[in-house]
Amino acid sequence: MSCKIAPSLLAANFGCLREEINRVNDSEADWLHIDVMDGVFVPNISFGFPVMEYIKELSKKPLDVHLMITDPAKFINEVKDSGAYIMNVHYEACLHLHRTIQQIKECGMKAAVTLNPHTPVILLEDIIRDVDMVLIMSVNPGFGGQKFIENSIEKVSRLKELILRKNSSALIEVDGGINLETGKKIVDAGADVLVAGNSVFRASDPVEMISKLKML
Ligand SMILES: O=C(CO)[C@H](O)[C@H](O)COP(=O)(O)O
Ligand SMILES: [Fe+2]
Repeated sequence: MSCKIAPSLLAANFGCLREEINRVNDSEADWLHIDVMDGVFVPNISFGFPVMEYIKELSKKPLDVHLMITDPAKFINEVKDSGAYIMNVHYEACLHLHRTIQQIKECGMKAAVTLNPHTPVILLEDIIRDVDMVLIMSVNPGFGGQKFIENSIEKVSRLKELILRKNSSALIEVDGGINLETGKKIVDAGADVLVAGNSVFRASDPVEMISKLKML
């Protein structure tokens, strides 16, 4: 079974967002990955809900929304209204993660928890059956185009073991520095979904690159 691919719009040319989204629409991509940053949780600001409303109108792919913001629980309704299919909240940004996950699901979205590179997988032991997906950051969040952190491979293997041991149906998504080489290693370790920004949008043929990543 091939993995799912979620191109990250952060690496797109924002001057021609419609064309960039249409490229993804015409591809074998499964989801469109949307990075929201607040300049507090991460040292960068991307875009917010008005831009997401526009993306929602244009995208034919379900939106995989990665919130790099403090206290994401405050914005569950806004994220839902902006068209999210799945809402990813950072473990490090949630004081009451269990409650937040329940609220996301009650709102009708899939719920995912995201781990920074320094956050160990074992901290998910008591929530792994409640989440639809775990997003492993394979770079420090905040910027596209960074180098893949090799330790993420072992981390994905440990997460896969935890999921099997706990009888969880959570998917494993990996985000940051994914290309054909790092993507292959991470899929072999157990990843189900690959986020790819620069390797897709800076490729000479983004649609072809998505197909190649999907075949890993
Ligand atoms: O969450 C992110 C950054 O914080 C992005 O999704 C990620 O960096 C994707 O970009 P690239 O594939 O170019 O590394
Ligand atoms: Fe992301």
